[in-house]
Amino acid sequence: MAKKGVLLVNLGTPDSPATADVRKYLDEFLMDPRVIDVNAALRTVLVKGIIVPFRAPKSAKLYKAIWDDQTGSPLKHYSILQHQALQQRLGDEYMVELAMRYQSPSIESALKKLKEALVTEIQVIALFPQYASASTGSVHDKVMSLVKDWQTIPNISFVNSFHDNELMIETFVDNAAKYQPETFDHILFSFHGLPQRQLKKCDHTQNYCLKVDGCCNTLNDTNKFCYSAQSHDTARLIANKMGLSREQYTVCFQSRLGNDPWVKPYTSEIIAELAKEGKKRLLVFCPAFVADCLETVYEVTTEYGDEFKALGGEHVQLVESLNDSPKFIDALEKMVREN
Ligand SMILES: C=CC1=C(C)c2cc3[nH]c(cc4nc(cc5[nH]c(cc1n2)c(C)c5CCC(=O)O)C(CCC(=O)O)=C4C)c(C)c3C=C
Ligand SMILES: [Fe+2]
Ligand SMILES: [Fe+2]
Repeated sequence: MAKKGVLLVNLGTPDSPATADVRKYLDEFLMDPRVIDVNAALRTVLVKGIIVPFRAPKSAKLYKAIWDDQTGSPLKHYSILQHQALQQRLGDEYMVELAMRYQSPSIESALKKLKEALVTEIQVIALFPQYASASTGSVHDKVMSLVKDWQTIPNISFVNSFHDNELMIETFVDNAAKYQPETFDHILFSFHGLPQRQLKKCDHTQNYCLKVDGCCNTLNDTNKFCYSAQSHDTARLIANKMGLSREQYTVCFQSRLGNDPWVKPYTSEIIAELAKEGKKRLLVFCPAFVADCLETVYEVTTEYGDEFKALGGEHVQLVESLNDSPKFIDALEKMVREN
């Protein structure tokens, strides 16, 4: 019997932590017009002439620090576990394929397998809880550009975002429980950053985002696709489930690139402020990621941990990502079955 297809797509990671592989990865990633969203000539000069040559050797050192001898990149390792667990849950009725937006396995090769199996439909799940053109949008763009040339195009559906998915929220809360959140001085929800320019582009009114005070603090009909507003919503849902008051947590954004303004407040500035206020122990959630990766394992634990300690703080504790926790696999299974 023909199966239903599911395509899970995460961002991607270098094939190895060698500088040449990191260069290849950064080159493909940053030449994506949805990521560095300037005109093609300027993007080429910036990416190939400046960012990649300088960043690749530095990033390679960071990747070496998080690379596991047996399992390699955490992002890929957990993506593979998520793929296997979801396939097992969904059984023979479904064919689940895993792809990475950049590097391997490619979206092209995963779609080819689904096409050859003559699946009756394809559900595309970009593994980013909050929608951004640079992440989810780019995955959808790539899938559409490949499928448009097929003779027979099956039913295709896209999950735009799942920032408020109840089982996902519960998984983050469960993961935090073992650290006894009440023993920390403050809780951070640190999301991946995004250039402010890209937030404004998503505002179809051009009158709301970053123009109205506290534009992202509530999710409404105008900002329902805004990455920052969805991030605030995810944080609020986790905080409410944990019974936190508004003063006990801060939403912030990490990993800036370049000199343009990115979504604020920046995690590094918040960490410095908290250290100045005498806070000693921070518990950090990274709810923009479904799998631990460079941005969580290295940036939060090592970089922000060192920064905080240098300013008088004592400990930064990362709450691990969703990874292959059974409840997150429940969330994915429910998403597929109820679509
Ligand atoms: C959560 C979704 C992500 C968005 C949105 C996003 C936007 C974005 N990222 C960069 C630049 C870099 N990101 C890097 C790593 C990285 N980014 C995400 C996710 C999102 N990025 C993940 C999951 C990872 C980790 C990958 C891994 O292998 O572990 C990097 C590479 C690392 C480094 O060199 O520091 C860069 C560069 C931009 C410019 C951008 C939006 C415009
Ligand atoms: Fe990124
Ligand atoms: Fe906004």
